[in-house]
Amino acid sequence: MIHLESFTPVLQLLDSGNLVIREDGRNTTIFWESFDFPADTLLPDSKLSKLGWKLDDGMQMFIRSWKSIENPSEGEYGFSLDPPEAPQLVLRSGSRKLFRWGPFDGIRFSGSSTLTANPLLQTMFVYNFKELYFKYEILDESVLSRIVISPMGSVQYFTWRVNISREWNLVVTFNSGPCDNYANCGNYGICYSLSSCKCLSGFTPDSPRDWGLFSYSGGCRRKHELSCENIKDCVDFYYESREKRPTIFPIKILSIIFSKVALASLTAFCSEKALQIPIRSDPFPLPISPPSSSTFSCYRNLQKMADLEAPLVRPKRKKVWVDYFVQFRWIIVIFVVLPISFTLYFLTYLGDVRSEWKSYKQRQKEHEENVKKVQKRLKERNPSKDGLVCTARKPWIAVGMRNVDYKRARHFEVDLSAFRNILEIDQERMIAKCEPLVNMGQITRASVPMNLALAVVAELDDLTVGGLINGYGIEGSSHLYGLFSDTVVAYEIVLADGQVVRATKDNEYSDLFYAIPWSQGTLGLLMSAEIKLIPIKEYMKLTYKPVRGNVRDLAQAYIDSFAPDFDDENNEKVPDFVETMIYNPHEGVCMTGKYASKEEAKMKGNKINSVGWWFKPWFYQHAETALKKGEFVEYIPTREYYHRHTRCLYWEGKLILPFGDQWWFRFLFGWLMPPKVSLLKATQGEAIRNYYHEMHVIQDMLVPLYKVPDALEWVDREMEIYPLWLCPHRLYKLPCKTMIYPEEGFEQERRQGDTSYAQMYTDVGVYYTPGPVFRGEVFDGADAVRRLETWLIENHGFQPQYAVSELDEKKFWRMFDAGLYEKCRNKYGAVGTFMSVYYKSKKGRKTEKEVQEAEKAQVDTPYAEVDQPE
Ligand SMILES: NC(=O)C1=CN([C@@H]2O[C@H](COP(=O)(O)OP(=O)(O)OC[C@H]3O[C@@H](n4cnc5c(N)ncnc54)[C@H](OP(=O)(O)O)[C@@H]3O)[C@@H](O)[C@H]2O)C=CC1
Ligand SMILES: C=C(/C=C/[C@@H](C)[C@H]1CC[C@H]2C3=CC=C4C[C@@H](O)CC[C@]4(C)[C@H]3CC[C@]12C)C(C)C
Repeated sequence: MIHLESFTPVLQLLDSGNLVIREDGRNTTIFWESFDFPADTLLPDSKLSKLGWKLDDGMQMFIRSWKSIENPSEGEYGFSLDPPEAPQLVLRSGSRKLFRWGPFDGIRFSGSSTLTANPLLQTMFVYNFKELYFKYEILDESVLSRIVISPMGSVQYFTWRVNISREWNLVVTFNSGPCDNYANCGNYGICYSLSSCKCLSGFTPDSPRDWGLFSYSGGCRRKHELSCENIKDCVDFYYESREKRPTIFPIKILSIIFSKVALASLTAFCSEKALQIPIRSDPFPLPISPPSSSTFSCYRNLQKMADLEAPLVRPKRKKVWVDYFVQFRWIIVIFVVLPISFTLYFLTYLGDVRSEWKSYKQRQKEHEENVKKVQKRLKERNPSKDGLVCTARKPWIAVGMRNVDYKRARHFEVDLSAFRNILEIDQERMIAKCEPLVNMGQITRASVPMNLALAVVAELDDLTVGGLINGYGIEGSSHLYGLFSDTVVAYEIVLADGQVVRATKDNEYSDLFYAIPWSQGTLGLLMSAEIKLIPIKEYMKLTYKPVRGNVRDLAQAYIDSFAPDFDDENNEKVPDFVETMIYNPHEGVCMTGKYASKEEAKMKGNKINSVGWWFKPWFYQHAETALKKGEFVEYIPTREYYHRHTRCLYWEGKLILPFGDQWWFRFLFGWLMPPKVSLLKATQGEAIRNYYHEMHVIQDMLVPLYKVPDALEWVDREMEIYPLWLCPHRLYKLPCKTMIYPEEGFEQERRQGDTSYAQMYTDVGVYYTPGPVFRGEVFDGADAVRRLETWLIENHGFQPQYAVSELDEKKFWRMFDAGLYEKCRNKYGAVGTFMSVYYKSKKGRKTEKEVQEAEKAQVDTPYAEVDQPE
């Protein structure tokens, strides 16, 4: 209390610039200070200006705009932190709320893409018993900064770079996004963009009609009323950094944060390790930076609890003997698979060397003789007695996951095992002519020393040219060149009647040329392919960039890492190679590569990393280190880079050999790696095979680039599989509609990554044990795959057919277009000779009866019955 009779006020300008009123003669109590009234500017030093509340007297500290640029008296707009129980930054005109950033959820201001931490700017929310305020800090001392509210109501962030600009530069205007508009999506609505709101999970639009008319302000209501018996029911938490949290947020997150009682209940139901959110009752500053992944998993659980439709906890599953078999499979792998693998790799290598010793002429001569044998073999077939035709390659030798039951039922085999030579590397035409069993390891061994490579080199050494063309092939360069089959300029095919034809995009067989990819060898037998070569350099300069946020942020970071704006082809920033690995729902590493010469790589200060050496860490784990050490760049010998995922089969190797990544194993036995996929398949038996179908997922989702955020969300919700592999690929608009094709009218949308002639897609590689299986819960793999396939159909996505499919025939032909394929099957006599592509993809042992039905169906052209997409 001030005793006025003894109080002599003094107005003093302190060295700090603070104008204060204090008692004369004493230096202690300050009764008024100008820093509490920061006019229109918020400075990074919170001693100078604050946005928030003094808790003892309820005083609010805010900034207010000037009347006009020349007139510093109080203007129309105020920028403040509102109110202490649900702090969000609000811009007001008079008493009307115009924009908001928040609410603050204990971690950051939800929904703000600008008000988030970055390496230079750290935004913070400070709470102690005296004050509650927002502050920001600049971590680089050479940068001065200020946040200003302009007379027109823009909240602007300026910097002054001491040694560079010497003037104030406007860096960002915070109230630029439509989601910042106050109550844009109403209660319980999440804002994505001006024209897109979503309800929180567990909620539904209050007026579907209004929402249908893009008027979202009515918000959402609960689908089911909650009983607030326990905290689980009361807590609806939806943590998304880019999405704007609802205006009325259904929990008092702050009361939870600040209430020890609630905290105790919350802690009890979040598993011990999941809940380490910065909830403390003592005074603490909460940095607005990405929380740990364990925090998020707690949040995610909370969010799931809100969704009453989804069962929160799946029932536990009892372990059965096959679980132990899978767990201890490494014993067979170490003592049987690895030694035989190594021997086989060595023998294959000798075979390749032998092939290389032969001249191209000799190889071509042998090729022609072998083609004649194939023609003869086809002519030997008695259609009324023999089964339908497929290659004699044993199902377990092929890399794919599908059951290949058609090779276990009656069929007519054609042996193509002699077709394993590179017939020519034509440096003038920049074409490699390869037989179908040439594999990726073999082709890179031959071409890379010439500074040449196939435009798309699939990563696993054992993948074959024939399989990648007739099936599906992709690599980190596919954002430039498309899929493996898109890089082929000519096919040599033996048709059903034994005729050999050369199909190119502009000869009489152009329809066949376009129909071959994805046809799984059901139009004819591929004898050779002429494939595009590109010039390369000795090293790949690879940048590893860690990214953080929610799955949508990660997806956007991936998109931004490589995708130029529509048709911006000369964009220097487009890398030669692109790949992103998502390690958990909140962290990923985006990798971009550029070819580099050996001179560049060996320049002083550059780091060369030969990732191919047997003792080196597995590539996916090496990339993950970027999450700890931050962005880094290194040079990898190009061939080693191409095959970076071979040694650990992406990350599948971790399950097969759990200690294979330990340093002692790598040094002692790493040279025996990788186990050959074919030998793993040969030794897995029916039980492990079924286990992989039921308790594991190996699937690729090919989705339009702009749908990657949705796809990641879907996988996270339905499967909880990590790491995920993201690899972009062009999907060309061809002169005719092939089995897979871009979305109609995509060019008009002018989306990031698209061009007028190709839509950018992404392979979301989903390989690993799903979260529920790790937790010992029930998981229905077949059902999950069925839902994945349905999701793909609904989102114009595609599923490569090397994987297990649960689609029925009708749905199969909804995913893929049958038009050209059907036409070619009839035109080139494949019907009744080759199996149908659906028949090959379908799981389930084929009985003789099924085979006969399938043969009959060949004649009846099954896709004719396919109904139109709904
Ligand atoms: N990075 C990537 O792109 C990766 C791709 N994969 C997948 O692996 C598969 C490739 O495995 P791979 O073992 O090489 O191939 P496969 O032996 O599995 O062959 C795949 C399909 O192509 C057909 N085919 C192969 N050669 C010929 C030919 N000469 N003439 C006609 N048809 C032929 C096969 O027919 P048939 O059944 O009659 O033998 C089969 O339907 C790809 O389809 C791909 O989806 C896997 C990992 C990575
Ligand atoms: C499609 C891509 C990559 C896919 C790989 C991750 C998988 C391709 C084939 C997969 C496997 C085949 C057979 C197996 C035997 C089983 O007993 C264990 C699992 C596995 C080794 C399995 C592992 C994953 C694959 C190698 C591209 C596009 C990235």
